[in-house]
Amino acid sequence: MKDEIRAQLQAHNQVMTALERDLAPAIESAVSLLTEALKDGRKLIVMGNGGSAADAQHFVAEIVGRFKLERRALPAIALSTDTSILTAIGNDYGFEQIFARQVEAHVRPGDVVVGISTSGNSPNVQIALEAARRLGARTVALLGKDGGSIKGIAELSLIVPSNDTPRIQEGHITMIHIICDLVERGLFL
Ligand SMILES: O=C(CO)[C@@H](O)[C@H](O)[C@H](O)[C@H](O)COP(=O)(O)O
Ligand SMILES: [Zn+2]
Repeated sequence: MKDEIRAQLQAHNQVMTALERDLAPAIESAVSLLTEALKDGRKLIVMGNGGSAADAQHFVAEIVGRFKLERRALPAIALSTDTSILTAIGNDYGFEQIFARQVEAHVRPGDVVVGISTSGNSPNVQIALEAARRLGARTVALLGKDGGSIKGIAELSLIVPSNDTPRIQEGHITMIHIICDLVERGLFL
């Protein structure tokens, strides 16, 4: 069992090394995009399924609450938190519409919409990013594997180079923490 544990930790470290080698420019673009939008009074909207729903909520909590600095609250919404909305839209329009309908409700031009999907193939995230673009939002996708069908839909795609969903999620939350840190420092230091 120890060998398996070590193998998984090594796989995690390989993902971190690949992020350091290849993803810094894309992370910097995401930081600039979000910093400028929040400076202009726009908001952040984040969505994903399963573990990525948790990541979406984690991201939004850092922005609305705080990351490390004492500063004013910033506007951000996770689309996975309201069970009444999720069950009503899912029941009446279908699971694929659960995020797109909320995007339609909340997104204004210049807002930043982030979709998180390890496969890059979740239809509800894809349809919502397409709706966000139509509404004039800036769109970012946190993806894995080959980027799936969502790659190319968002204006900026950050693809974790792994085929293993948990390792991809670990890459996503690492990038989210870096983005929160640099956005906060960019706005308030
Ligand atoms: O957390 C995990 C696996 O680590 C799961 O809950 C996982 O997020 C779910 O299977 C999701 O439905 C996968 O969706 P996606 O990342 O491919 O968009
Ligand atoms: Zn998980």
